[in-house]
Amino acid sequence: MNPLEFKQALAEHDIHLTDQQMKQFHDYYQFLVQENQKMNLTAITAEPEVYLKHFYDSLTPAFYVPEFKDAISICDVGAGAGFPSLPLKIVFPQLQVTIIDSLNKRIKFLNELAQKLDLTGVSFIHSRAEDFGSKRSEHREQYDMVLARAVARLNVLAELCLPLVKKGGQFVALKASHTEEELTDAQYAIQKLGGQVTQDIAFELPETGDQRHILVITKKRQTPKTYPRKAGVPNKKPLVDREV
Ligand SMILES: C[S@@+](CC[C@H](N)C(=O)[O-])C[C@H]1O[C@@H](n2cnc3c(N)ncnc32)[C@H](O)[C@@H]1O
Repeated sequence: MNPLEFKQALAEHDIHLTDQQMKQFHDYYQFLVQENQKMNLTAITAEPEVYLKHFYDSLTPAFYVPEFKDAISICDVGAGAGFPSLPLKIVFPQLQVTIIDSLNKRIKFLNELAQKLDLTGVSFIHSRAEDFGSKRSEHREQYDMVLARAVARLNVLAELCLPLVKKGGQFVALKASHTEEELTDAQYAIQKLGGQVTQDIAFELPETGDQRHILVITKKRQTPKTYPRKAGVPNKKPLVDREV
């Protein structure tokens, strides 16, 4: 998918990019491949692949998750090179975005990238998500929507992300492969953390037909203060891989 095809594909979802937004994606791509030579940011570097598998893929919650249009504050857990939150921020500049990653060099890259692209209203946090959402954290239960793409299995992700979601908000997991087994493994954790799976959206990427899933977990109740556990603390009552 070249940049023009990207623009046309978004128009099919009623998203009409301005020249300035097209330039922001162009500059994003250039800076990503440049910095990727110095640090490990992505295995995908060819321009058409980056536009399809990073940029377009990151925007899919805006196409398929109805609650996305009402979200004001979003948090991206384990953003890596900025996916999915920075493509979303370019397209929806009014979003308040918080990005968390446990690797400082990626946070530094993202900070520089945001300056290059003139993005405002983005906070970059170098932290492990389990500390960021800990029981004394001011960030707990603060976000309309928490997103994560390619970070961990769903049972682990639920424990990292659900404490950050406001009651009534959503945790959105972007997954490549089939999620039925993952979902079964994660049901106990999701329920314990105050969530409920409200949508399991399956679709294919254009051109390649690659399978994608978006799981939407709505926060129905507050997460108990006991979650998430501190990193490294042995699980007395594991949520992970526990039978439902
Ligand atoms: C495979 S990369 C995926 C990056 C990006 N979301 C994407 O889709 O391309 C996973 C990222 O999650 C970060 N990460 C892993 N565990 C984390 C945790 N517990 N808290 C915060 N970041 C974490 C890693 O540093 C890495 O940048």
